[in-house]
Amino acid sequence: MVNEQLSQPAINVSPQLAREPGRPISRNENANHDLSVRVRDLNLWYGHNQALKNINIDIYQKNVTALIGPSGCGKSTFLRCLNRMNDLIKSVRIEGLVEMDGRDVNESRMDEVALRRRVGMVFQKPNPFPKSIYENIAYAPRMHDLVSRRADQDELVERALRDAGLWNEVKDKLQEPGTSLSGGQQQRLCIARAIAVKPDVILMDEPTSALDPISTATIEDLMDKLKQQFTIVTVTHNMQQAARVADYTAFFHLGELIEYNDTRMMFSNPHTKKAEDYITGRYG
Ligand SMILES: Nc1ncnc2c1ncn2[C@@H]1O[C@H](COP(=O)(O)OP(=O)(O)OP(=O)(O)O)[C@@H](O)[C@H]1O
Repeated sequence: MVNEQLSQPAINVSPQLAREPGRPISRNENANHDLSVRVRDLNLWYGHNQALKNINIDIYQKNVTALIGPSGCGKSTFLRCLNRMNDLIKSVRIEGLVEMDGRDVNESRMDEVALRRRVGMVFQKPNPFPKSIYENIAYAPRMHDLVSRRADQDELVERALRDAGLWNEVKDKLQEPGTSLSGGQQQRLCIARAIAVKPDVILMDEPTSALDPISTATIEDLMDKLKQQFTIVTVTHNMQQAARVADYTAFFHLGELIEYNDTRMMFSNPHTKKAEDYITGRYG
């Protein structure tokens, strides 16, 4: 069950933690607190428009971290800082630190292709390649030299599709186009494609907003399973979804990170008026 953790009481509210930049106000002592991504004093401009203002956040391994906040507050921009997708936008200027494994992802020697292998991404609209179901999974691992023998490749495809909860639905039609699947299946295919290269982090930008409630529930259950292997950072406009799937929740407003907290605390006892107003639907 995805919301099992919400019924567990072990929360440590530490005034000291609250004062340390980047740390959540409250920590769930049952959660893993090994660092995955450390962000310090991150600022981003699109031309003259500053979209991210002095962001500090520690993202923990093998947890789900949800980014919430009103439209235009910088959630997707922040997500794209983690795999340098903003580099593709000409007007962007970035200052500050985004550190993984002790290395700044923005340093010029960082290989972007290798970074994007380590940090996979799933988008709002499922976007399978115009290839077979099998090739959607096998292509990237081959490109990254993760598999050479055909048997290894078959095994990897099966593993990724099983982990994405799709194997039983597609095992008899692996050579059919990925685009022939339903929307929810296509999104799980995209998740299988992302995990096939064994990333550390999976970024999800509103992964269920184009899906029906049943497909949404399937993806939420999947996120809960996948966090045993991967760190997940997800953008969502759906408060119930954040409450169901996320261990930690970060509330953004007008480019600032206003509150970062254990999800149960964020939804039961937000520390800032802005987060409370947003969560209770008073604006946003
Ligand atoms: N490619 C871009 N070029 C210029 N400005 C951009 C670009 N992408 C986003 N912005 C601006 O940056 C700010 C943050 O946008 P962003 O898409 O990150 O917000 P968001 O919180 O993800 O919004 P939404 O919930 O509506 O998706 C907005 O003012 C937006 O107009």
